[in-house]
Amino acid sequence: MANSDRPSADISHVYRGTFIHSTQQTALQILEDQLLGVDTDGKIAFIEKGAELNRLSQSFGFSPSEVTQLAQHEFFMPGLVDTHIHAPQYCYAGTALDMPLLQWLNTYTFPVESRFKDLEFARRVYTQVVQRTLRNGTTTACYFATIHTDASLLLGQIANDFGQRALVGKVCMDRNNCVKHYKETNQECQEETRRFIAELLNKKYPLVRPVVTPRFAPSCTGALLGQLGAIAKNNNLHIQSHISENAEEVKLVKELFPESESYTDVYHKYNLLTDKTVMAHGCYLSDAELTLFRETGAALSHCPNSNISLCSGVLDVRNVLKHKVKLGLGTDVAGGYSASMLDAVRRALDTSKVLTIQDPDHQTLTFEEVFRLATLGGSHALSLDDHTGNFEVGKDFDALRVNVAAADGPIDMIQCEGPKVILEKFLNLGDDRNIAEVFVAGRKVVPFSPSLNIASMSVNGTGS
Ligand SMILES: O=c1[nH]c(=O)c2nc[nH]c2[nH]1
Ligand SMILES: [Zn+2]
Repeated sequence: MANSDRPSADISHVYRGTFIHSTQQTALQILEDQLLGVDTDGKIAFIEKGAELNRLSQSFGFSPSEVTQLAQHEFFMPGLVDTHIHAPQYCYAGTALDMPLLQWLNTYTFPVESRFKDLEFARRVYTQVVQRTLRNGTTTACYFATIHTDASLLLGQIANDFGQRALVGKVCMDRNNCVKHYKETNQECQEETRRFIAELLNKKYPLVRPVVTPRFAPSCTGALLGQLGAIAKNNNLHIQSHISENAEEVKLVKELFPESESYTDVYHKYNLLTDKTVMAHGCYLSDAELTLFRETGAALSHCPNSNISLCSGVLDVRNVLKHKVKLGLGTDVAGGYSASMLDAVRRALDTSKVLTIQDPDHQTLTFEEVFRLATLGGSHALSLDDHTGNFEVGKDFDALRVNVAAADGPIDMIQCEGPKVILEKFLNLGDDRNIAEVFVAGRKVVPFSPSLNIASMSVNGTGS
């Protein structure tokens, strides 16, 4: 690139075809016959009309013959952002959905999570959950691990190896009256959280970051919540937890923290509500609590499969949006039984329709709005929207190459359809067979690279 008139970016790939994404102004923007260039740092260098090919090829120094042309039933969309998923719980996903939250935690979750002290077991489960989510188009995942520091570090390493963008949290809990061996002392929690953060940052993985993770208020003493708030503040880190998921839990928090005005106030008091906080659920938040979310810049993760599967509650997303609280979608594996964000999209639409059945004046979410929640909304909720979430120039190229007419796929294309119909069909009917390729920061991460030696990493040796 000797020509001084040229932009500085070196282009590694150029794609031509339909691009569908969201912007702040519009839930669905369909860009047909566009050229998108990815630079050698994996960032979007340009996205412009196909008719500009000659000018762009000269100005960015690529040959028109190198452009990858999408087929008729293909389009690119931004990668899906799972704002809340428990990686260890993937091993029992699809089972154990017969109890409400607090009993479910004591009966299934804590005994299973305590097994992640065993690093070989952790490696098998974590490899599978990263593979499964990537194949289903999750380019960014905000993970809870377990209380075990080394296994949590291993999750970060596996996400990095496979090229997934991830926030990874070592779970903190110094209170557990039911499964007494699955907790730490307050001092262990602090020391191990500091070690986790230092060791993960020290790895310098480009796309993997630590997130401070108090499990939820009932599992933590006030002292621990305060210490974690301080650790997050001093290191400018993300924070994740759960809030107001189930009525019995809300009542328990009132009993455990009688001095606080509300569940939200508990976290606020301990400096855990910041513009880098994401809280799962929020089904029972009052308008005053939503206002506090808005004022602090904290976000919510809507996990509709989990809310229904554990009979927890129903989040009124329309009301959350009215309060201008940042909002993304989460699978919440394994309270949610599916690791696919496409399922989260469908359950979010179903949940909104249930609210409309109960109250015909309720304004049902549109598929365009839910598409935005699953992509740009999620990146905003995780405060990663400067890097990912849509196809703006300067952001990383995190994308799915979708083929709605994939051979042996789940969608029959009866007639030629426009891109909006094709997207709607994919969101409602599609699965991983329609996701031909997945890119994170410009790197093709699906299909998996043979150099990852996937068969040896997985439980059953099949790599899937
Ligand atoms: O859905 C949930 N899954 C969990 O693991 C959990 N822990 C506290 N609260 C929780 N809710
Ligand atoms: Zn959860």
